[in-house]
Amino acid sequence: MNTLRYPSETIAAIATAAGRGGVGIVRISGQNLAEFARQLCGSLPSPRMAALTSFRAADQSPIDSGLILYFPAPHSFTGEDVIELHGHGGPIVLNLLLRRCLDLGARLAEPGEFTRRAYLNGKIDLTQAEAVADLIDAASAAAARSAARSLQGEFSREIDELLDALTRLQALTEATLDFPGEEIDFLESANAFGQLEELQNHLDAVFDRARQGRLLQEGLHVVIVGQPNVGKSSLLNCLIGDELAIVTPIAGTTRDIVSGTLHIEGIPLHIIDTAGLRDTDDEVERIGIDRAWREINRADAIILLVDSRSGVSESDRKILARLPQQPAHLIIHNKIDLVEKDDCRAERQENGNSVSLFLSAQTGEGVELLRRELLRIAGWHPAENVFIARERHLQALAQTREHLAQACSQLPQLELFAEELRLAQRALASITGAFTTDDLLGKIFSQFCIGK
Ligand SMILES: Nc1nc2c(c(=O)[nH]1)N(C=O)[C@@H](CNc1ccc(C(=O)N[C@@H](CCC(=O)O)C(=O)O)cc1)CN2
Ligand SMILES: Nc1nc2c(ncn2[C@@H]2O[C@H](COP(=O)(O)OP(=O)(O)OP(=O)(O)O)[C@@H](O)[C@H]2O)c(=O)[nH]1
Ligand SMILES: [Mg+2]
Repeated sequence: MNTLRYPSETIAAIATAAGRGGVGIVRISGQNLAEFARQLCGSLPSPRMAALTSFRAADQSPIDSGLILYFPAPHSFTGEDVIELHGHGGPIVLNLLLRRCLDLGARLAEPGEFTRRAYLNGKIDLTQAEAVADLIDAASAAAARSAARSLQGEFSREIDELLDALTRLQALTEATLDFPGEEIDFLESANAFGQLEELQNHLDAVFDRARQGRLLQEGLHVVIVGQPNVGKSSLLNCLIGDELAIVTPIAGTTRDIVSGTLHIEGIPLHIIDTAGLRDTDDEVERIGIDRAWREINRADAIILLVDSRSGVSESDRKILARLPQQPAHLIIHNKIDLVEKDDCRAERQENGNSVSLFLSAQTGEGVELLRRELLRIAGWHPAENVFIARERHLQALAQTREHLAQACSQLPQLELFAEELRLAQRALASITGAFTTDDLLGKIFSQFCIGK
């Protein structure tokens, strides 16, 4: 891995977004590019110097006049020879340019293939490749900033530092294994335990930053459940600020799942409205209720909505009893505009795994508190140094943490201690790309857009 893999097929794709734009780019990476340039416009320009030229069809008729850029290997995005054709940004003209490249022998690039080659040629590591996709997909400025931080290698550097520390500890352990009988003294004199503790603290800090990054990228799935007519759809509409779901005084209005996304401090909150939960003979409504339970079981947070006029009723308790223990529950008392001010318009209440809040989806009173509460549940704390991360990274960090904890508990059995350190190292290294399977690479790069 991470060695230049020549010869590789020449690939081409439109690198700019579909549709009309001022300028559009066709990118070619691979070999034999001098011949491509000769056929397309006469000759290769000087390396990394934009040259104005005329792109020509096979019969020499002009396709477009534009700029050509040549990046000789290995100093290019992919690490291979790269040519960029900067034409006018119309879909027909760009497709003509692309077709011409394919006729000259290039193959259409698969989604993510340019970035995949950059990774395979050691230009970027796996977290940086993922950051490229995350930067393009970023739904908020905060997410874009943290993806840019990962792209510039900040996340990778932290992982590499952790790997260095882990390797030092491993070396120490291996050396100690050569002195049977004196293990503990040896480890103590080298402060192995201190090193391990420091490593664990550093890992925790990285985990926290990565968790914030995953939140920024993937957001929080919040499902609203409750009996019919308590105002679930009204709450969704109120949070999103749009009439997404149908609201009527008729119980059983919502059948299908309705969802929308709002951003708070850059965090995407995916709010999911569901069919009111009740026993019903109506086939359609029953299917809707099944869907509601499916959403409940994969949510990051659950809002149980109740009518403040009745409070948490017997039927609500039945729903509560069926909810999974994790994730956190919010019990929201809606329609406070319909009750006397001092009656049950209480403050936020906390009770074990659940928090109660009081609001009106109709007037909006109390909804700001709910937004804050959702951020709190998400575990978001505004920080400047977040780097983008994915579930995959968090799992690997969690595994590393687990193996380090195991390592501690194995002492003084040094062989077992060493084995746990090796497993920790493996988990950690999978983040930036050592020890990755082709399956994983396929999965990561296939999620890119074409031309990237
Ligand atoms: N026209 C154009 N704009 C683009 C890209 C591109 O491929 N083409 N990029 C595509 O994502 C991004 C920029 N990323 C790039 C990353 C590396 C290299 C590159 O040539 N690297 C060489 C030389 C480095 C240097 O000059 O310092 C290298 O790494 O060796 C180019 C673009 C965004 N803008
Ligand atoms: N006064 C008042 N009425 C509300 C409030 N929230 C919702 N309503 C009304 O309650 C009725 C039911 O609202 P919906 O949002 O459709 O309730 P739902 O929980 O989605 O109902 P189903 O989809 O049938 O399960 C509508 O007439 C809403 O206008 C509120 O905060 N105050
Ligand atoms: Mg509804």
